[in-house]
Amino acid sequence: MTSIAVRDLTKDYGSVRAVDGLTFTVEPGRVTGFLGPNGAGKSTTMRLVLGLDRPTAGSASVGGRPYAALGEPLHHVGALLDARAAHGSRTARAHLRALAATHRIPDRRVAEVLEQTGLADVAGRRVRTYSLGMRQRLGIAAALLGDPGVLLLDEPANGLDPEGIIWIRELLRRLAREGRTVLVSSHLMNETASYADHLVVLGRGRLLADTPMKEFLASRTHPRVRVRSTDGERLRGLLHDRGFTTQPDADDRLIVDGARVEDVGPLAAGAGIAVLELAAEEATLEQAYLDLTAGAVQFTATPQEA
Ligand SMILES: Nc1ncnc2c1ncn2[C@@H]1O[C@H](COP(=O)(O)OP(=O)(O)OP(=O)(O)O)[C@@H](O)[C@H]1O
Repeated sequence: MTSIAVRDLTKDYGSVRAVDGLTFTVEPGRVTGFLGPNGAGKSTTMRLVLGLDRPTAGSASVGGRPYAALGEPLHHVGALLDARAAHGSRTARAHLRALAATHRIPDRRVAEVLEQTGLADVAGRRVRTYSLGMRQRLGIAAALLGDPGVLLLDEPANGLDPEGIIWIRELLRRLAREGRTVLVSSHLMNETASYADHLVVLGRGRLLADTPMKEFLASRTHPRVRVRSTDGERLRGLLHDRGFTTQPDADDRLIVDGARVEDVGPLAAGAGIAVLELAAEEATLEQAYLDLTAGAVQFTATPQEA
């Protein structure tokens, strides 16, 4: 199957180094989440892979060939970069038919992707009357049109309603299950956690991580448990004696840092304290991501005095 290979890729815009010596491979059969702070170089990398910009140095290829060398590229690579790209005065159906005609794709396929993206009922409307979420769906329809083995989607959930967010999550997972190569950039950490198997993280144009999601979470977060008992004060003292730090939450529970449920349950039982609730706190992608990118954030808001 087809993978995306980025090798020593660098892109300068004047004095701005948008991408800085990047090397990574996006493998088929899984969804790769493409993360990084604003301005980290994600869109630039995607544009370089798609041959929309020329690298200053290095290379990007799809299935071992540069994008420009792929005959009828829509059959190989589907991309959503900017949902505003469609011509506003055309209907969605006409837009997709025009794209399809360049690749000898039958109108039947246009009808299929309109159905698949939930646009069938509004396909006769001019694109300029579309909402952001509808345009986004149209961009995804265009990406799927040629039934490509590789998909690059820049923030596909942008503007989608809750039903649309569930739909895109399931679509991405299915595309990966079918053996396709799926690279998806996003700033939505909960969303990315729900579909990505693998992560590539950029900061200031450089590669910060290229790792399976599970390993990323395990290496960047530490265990925490939440416990509610009949004698919170005494349990707290016992936990402190064992070297754990605790903080109370708003509902009379203790949050115990660095502890597993196996540390807390037996300790409470041994002291005769009844445990009313005991649960491991799930490590979140947001925590792990913020921890990794803390030094690579370029644009930080300054809190204003009220
Ligand atoms: N056409 C261009 N001309 C000049 N500078 C550019 C151009 N495109 C991107 N840049 C700069 O390159 C850097 C990387 O931008 P890019 O859009 O790739 O980041 P990103 O990770 O996609 O960010 P975001 O999450 O905000 O979409 C930024 O500093 C940006 O200002």
